[in-house]
Amino acid sequence: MPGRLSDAYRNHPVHVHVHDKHLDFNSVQELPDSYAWAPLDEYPSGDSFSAESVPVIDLTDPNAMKLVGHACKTWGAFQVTNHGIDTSLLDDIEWAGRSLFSLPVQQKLKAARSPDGMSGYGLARISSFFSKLMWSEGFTIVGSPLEHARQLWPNDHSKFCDVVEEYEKEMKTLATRLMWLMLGSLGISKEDIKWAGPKGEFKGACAAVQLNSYPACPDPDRAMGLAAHTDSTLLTILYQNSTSGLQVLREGTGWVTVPPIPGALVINIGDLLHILSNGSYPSVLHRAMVNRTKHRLSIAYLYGPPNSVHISPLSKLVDPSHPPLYRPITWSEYLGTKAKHFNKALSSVRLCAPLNGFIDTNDNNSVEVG
Ligand SMILES: C=C1C[C@]23C[C@@]1(O)CC[C@H]2[C@@]12CCC[C@@](C)(C(=O)O1)[C@H]2[C@@H]3C(=O)O
Ligand SMILES: O=C(O)CCC(=O)C(=O)O
Ligand SMILES: [Fe+2]
Repeated sequence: MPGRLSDAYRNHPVHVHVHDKHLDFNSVQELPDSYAWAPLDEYPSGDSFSAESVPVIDLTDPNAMKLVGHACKTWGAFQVTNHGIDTSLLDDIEWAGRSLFSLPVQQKLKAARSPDGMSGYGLARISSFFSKLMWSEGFTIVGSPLEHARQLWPNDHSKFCDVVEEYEKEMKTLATRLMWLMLGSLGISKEDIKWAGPKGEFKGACAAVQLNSYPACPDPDRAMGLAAHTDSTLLTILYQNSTSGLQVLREGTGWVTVPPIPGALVINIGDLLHILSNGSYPSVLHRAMVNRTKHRLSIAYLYGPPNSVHISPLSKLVDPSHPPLYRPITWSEYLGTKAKHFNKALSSVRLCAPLNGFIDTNDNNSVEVG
């Protein structure tokens, strides 16, 4: 019997002492030292001298599959328009995020994520790898939001729950469509992936919704919203409000900002699709910066395989000149590995040494744990 996805952290609890460390961001006039990161110069900011930006793909374009494949290979990320998600649902999920984060800290802490749990309110899981704190707060939802929503709003949680459930349903449909665009452009079809099911609907796929809040920050150049990481997913669908902050790392260029486009969604490749594609698609390193005057909100839909499935390089993508680069692993097992090794998790499941170097970040400000 495969365990539940939410059991992933049972052996890797994260002890960020949320009660001691949690800050009422709105009451702070000056950046506390515990939030002041060393100069962030490990990669240059590509923004000032690069005309390059993450591709924007209209999903109704007859060439969409080819464009998606090219974006996945070269960037590991892209934005989509005409994706079929109503603007009103995006407004509603933004409303849900705002309602939650504008609650008093003590109220939010009633739904705090437990050290070995997956869902609830708290600091980013990856906080434990850094000596400095991130200027953000998050709320993770896996499946039904009811239990935590009741703790936050004992008598008034039904609209929040309805919106989140509708969002999960619509995102699941979009994620399935994106999976086939991404896989199709590698020459993979339904017959090549047993766990996709006869209709290719990826029945039993697991997902988490992550609401991220980045309050306005008195010293944004020294603060970090969410430190550089790759997602452990197959793919992630990100909605960002009108305040920019998301950056992706482009080899040879540096950090490139992904500008918010009204109604568009950002898609990025996660570690498990990198494994499935036998290294063809890079899982992109990304981070979130903060703003001096504007509050930023983002909602990530983190999409992965069913619990029982071992992800390994697709056999169609393996031959004598392309040996399998990774050993099989379930999502839950991989989340445990990530909780232990963070940005070294992918190399820890790798079978062959990379040919020409591999971005393996262990930046300044990070600490070794485990
Ligand atoms: C399913 C998951 C992926 C995630 C950890 C989580 O259990 C739920 C939140 C996800 C998130 C969002 C912010 C960045 C990230 C690295 C983190 O700390 O929590 C990702 C995790 C991931 O993709 O590894
Ligand atoms: O807020 C953002 O733009 C990035 C969020 C993110 O990377 C995540 O939730 O995994
Ligand atoms: Fe992410």
